Amino acid sequence: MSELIVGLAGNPNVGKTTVFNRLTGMRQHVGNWPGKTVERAEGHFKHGEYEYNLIDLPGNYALSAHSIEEIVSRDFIVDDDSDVIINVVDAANLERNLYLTVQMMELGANLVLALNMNDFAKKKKHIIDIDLMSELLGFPIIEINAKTGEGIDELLTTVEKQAANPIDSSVKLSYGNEIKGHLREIQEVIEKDDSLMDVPSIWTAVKLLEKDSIVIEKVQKSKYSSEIFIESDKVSKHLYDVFKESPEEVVANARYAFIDGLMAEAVERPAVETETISDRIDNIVTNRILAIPIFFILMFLMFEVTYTLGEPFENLIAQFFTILANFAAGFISNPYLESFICDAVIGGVGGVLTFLPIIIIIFLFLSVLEDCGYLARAAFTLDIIMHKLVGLHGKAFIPMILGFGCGVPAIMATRTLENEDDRRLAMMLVPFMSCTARLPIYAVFIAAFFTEHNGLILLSMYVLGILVALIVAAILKRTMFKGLSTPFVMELPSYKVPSIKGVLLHTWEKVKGFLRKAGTVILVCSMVLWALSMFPLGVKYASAESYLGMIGNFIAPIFAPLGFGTWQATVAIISGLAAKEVVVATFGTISGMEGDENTGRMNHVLHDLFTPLSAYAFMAFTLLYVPCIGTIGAIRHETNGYKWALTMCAITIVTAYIVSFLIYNVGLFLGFG
Ligand SMILES: Nc1nc2c(ncn2[C@@H]2O[C@H](COP(=O)(O)OP(=O)(O)OP(=O)(O)O)[C@@H](O)[C@H]2O)c(=O)[nH]1
Ligand SMILES: [Mg+2]
Repeated sequence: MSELIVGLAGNPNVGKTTVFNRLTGMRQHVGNWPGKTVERAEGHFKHGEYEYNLIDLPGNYALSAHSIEEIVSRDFIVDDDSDVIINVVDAANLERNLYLTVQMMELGANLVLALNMNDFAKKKKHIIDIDLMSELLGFPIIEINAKTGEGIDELLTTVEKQAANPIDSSVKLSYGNEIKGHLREIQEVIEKDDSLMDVPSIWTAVKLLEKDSIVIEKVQKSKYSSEIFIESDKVSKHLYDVFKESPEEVVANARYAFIDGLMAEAVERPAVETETISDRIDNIVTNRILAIPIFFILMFLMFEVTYTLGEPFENLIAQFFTILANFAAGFISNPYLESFICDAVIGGVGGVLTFLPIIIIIFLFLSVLEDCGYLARAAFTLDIIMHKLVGLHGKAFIPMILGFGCGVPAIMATRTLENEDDRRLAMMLVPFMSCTARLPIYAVFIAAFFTEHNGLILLSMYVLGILVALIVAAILKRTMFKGLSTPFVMELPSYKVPSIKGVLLHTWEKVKGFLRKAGTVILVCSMVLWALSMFPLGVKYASAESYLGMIGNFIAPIFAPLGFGTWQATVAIISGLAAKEVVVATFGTISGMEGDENTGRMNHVLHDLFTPLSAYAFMAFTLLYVPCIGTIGAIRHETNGYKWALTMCAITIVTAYIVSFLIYNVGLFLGFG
């Protein structure tokens, strides 16, 4: 068996990961918005006599040195010994997609083009002459449908042929005589140095004109460096004199000219583009006036439906745990063991698991919204109003909206932001978005205090998170991150009917994560909390005299101005640092399970500790304060250090304190106490 190393490259949201998952049987994240894959994923499979090592690369529009993902992709093409690069292309947006193809040709990549999304191209009445185009480009083009698997087998056979006879795809590139001649002048000096010839000289020449920092650094090491720089400076100056444009623009225009020529030869398009259903829906959904109300109505409906559907199941699970606790209590004679099983395990972990149904339903909703393409529009919608106000890029909202699911992938998704400052700013904001781990907290408090307006109160938490994030962004943008954002036009993916399998898979992955947490972090925390509530020996379980009570009482005065200066609330907040669900597990452990029905018992305890107003302030605090360890770790990892992780912790704590203080005190003033 021979081994083949194959990379999947292309623009964002063209179906690369769909192809990858189909071939490898893996379950990398597929979704309908640009920029899902931020790290390369690797998978293995066999086809015929070949053993494939397939690498799913992040989506790119270009191969510049501006953003991490672009560097990841081009390093792969340059450094790794890949045999073939499959360039997945959206047939309905061929022109834009080919811009990347052309840059891979500059790199001389051994390419096979996989023409995907043909269903959309057909709807737009684009007719592509595949044979002609393949001849013009100099490498094979295969029509595929990543979703159904059509053409995939042919794609693989072609890849195998191409691996046996690799080509230098830079050969067929032509940038017009003027530019070609000048590039040639630079190329000749470059070609003197063998150490620079691991990539085609045209790539190095073009990148020098584009002032690519990484290529410049590499050339500096060459013994011909001064000669090369003199030549490229000379050409840059000359191009400017001739075209009155910067060399970067000249190069970009040359690429587009090549693509235009290609399109004119090989693609037939209607004179007036037909308006697709997607366009028609967008006219309404992203309409200046309607967009925001539609966004909130959709969110509100989502929460209402979640509650209505989830509640009966929630009660069932709660009853199950009560029966289980009573059953266990009847069996176990040792009072300590009984308390451990009933209070720590069933009270703590069971208390959190009760909310599994609403978590599943919310995840289902989010997955559908994501896969159909609405989530990307929601980001766009918020962009319309906030760009000027906050000075933050529309693209930054995608990670933020992802934060509704979980902070960790949301932090990873900030990689799509080109400007480092924008990226760090987005990382500071993601923790304010209400992730699903906060849901059990809201659920418990809403059940205890706000049953009449459950959907509305829940919506208000999400909106509070967004509002606070925007205000904090506006402040940070004027103090810490003064740099200008790079302008960027956000492109919208076309609407797609989400596949049931995809949605179920997404939901299951997330639910699995939640269950895993219940069995690990939440269980361990519940056990520690139980032990601290039990000892020193002889005190009443979970009383102020227990160790837990003593620790809580020591810190509680800090929270008194926010309306919840009790030791129980304090301990819940501290233990919530491990995972936000643990806040609920804490109340569960403290209130125990014996006797009363689960939620009833917890309600009782909560009513002793909170008023509706202080409960709301507490919910706001748990929404906004330091996110879980996982998110802090993700920021540390993404920024290579503790500085930004700690900055984020400081920002979130201060913000949470101020906001909760305002809610409680303004509330008191208005007579809500
Ligand atoms: N209609 C249609 N949809 C497709 C086709 N191929 C993929 N999709 C859908 O397109 C969306 C994007 O697919 P992904 O595989 O995540 O795209 P990607 O290229 O990996 O995107 P990034 O990771 O963001 O770069 C998903 O909703 C897929 O289900 C196709 O041929 N036709
Ligand atoms: Mg992908």
